[in-house]
Amino acid sequence: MSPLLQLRQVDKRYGGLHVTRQVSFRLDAGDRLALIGPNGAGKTTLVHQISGVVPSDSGEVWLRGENVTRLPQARRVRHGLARTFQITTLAPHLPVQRQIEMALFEREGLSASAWRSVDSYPALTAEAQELLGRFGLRAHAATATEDLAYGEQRLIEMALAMALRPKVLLLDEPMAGVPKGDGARLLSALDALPKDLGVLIIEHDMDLVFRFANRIVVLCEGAVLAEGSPDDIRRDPRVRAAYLGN
Ligand SMILES: Nc1ncnc2c1ncn2[C@@H]1O[C@H](COP(=O)(O)OP(=O)(O)OP(=O)(O)O)[C@@H](O)[C@H]1O
Repeated sequence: MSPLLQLRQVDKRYGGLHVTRQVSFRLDAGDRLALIGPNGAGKTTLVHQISGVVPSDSGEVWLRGENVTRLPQARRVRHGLARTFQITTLAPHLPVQRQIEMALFEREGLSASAWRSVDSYPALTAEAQELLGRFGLRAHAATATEDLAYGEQRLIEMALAMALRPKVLLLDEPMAGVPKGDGARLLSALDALPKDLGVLIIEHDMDLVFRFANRIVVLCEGAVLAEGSPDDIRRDPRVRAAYLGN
């Protein structure tokens, strides 16, 4: 079976800076793949290359058997790829449920003007409420996003990505800036993601990485330093020297 996502020798330079170097790996249905590495290793750039925010200089990105290397972001989303962003990009004044409904409208190709009569699409309203429930946000349906705690805003980002019904979900540092006390809710949301979804996560919180991932790719100076199971990676002397420490 073809992988859900496959990178083949993907490369990116910014001027003289070689940011990602011949990166190859695959992601299959049900995978929980963590991309880890020191600051500036190229992790976010690589996720941008996968999602189409940044074009690759060379190499290929394949999504569910199709070469999407030259396709724009929106086409990749339609092909089953969704992502959350490291920086919260939510419309702050909108009530939470409206945000989700907006994402559902976009997925269904409904126009912005139709959105004014959002209440005449009961199936989408019901789906939005189901998503809110799944992420433990139902009590906040009518709350403006800006009034929620940061950890809850990260949950909305995840719900928005899942509203697109992706096959592959890219999570860019879901724990960044989340106070320790709110971490448990995010962890259980991660655990509750559909089992057959392929998840690629960038995360600096190693407790989360080693608890969540079934495979880990270590990026160092733009290149893959190591790839393997969490146990392989924990024991790998090169990874310990470059990133994990002793
Ligand atoms: N648009 C850009 N123009 C020039 N250089 C860039 C650009 N984006 C990233 N870089 C550089 O590329 C390198 C890799 O950055 P990137 O953000 O991908 O690393 P990262 O592994 O995600 O780091 P962190 O863990 O700190 O988020 C860095 O040296 C960064 O300064």
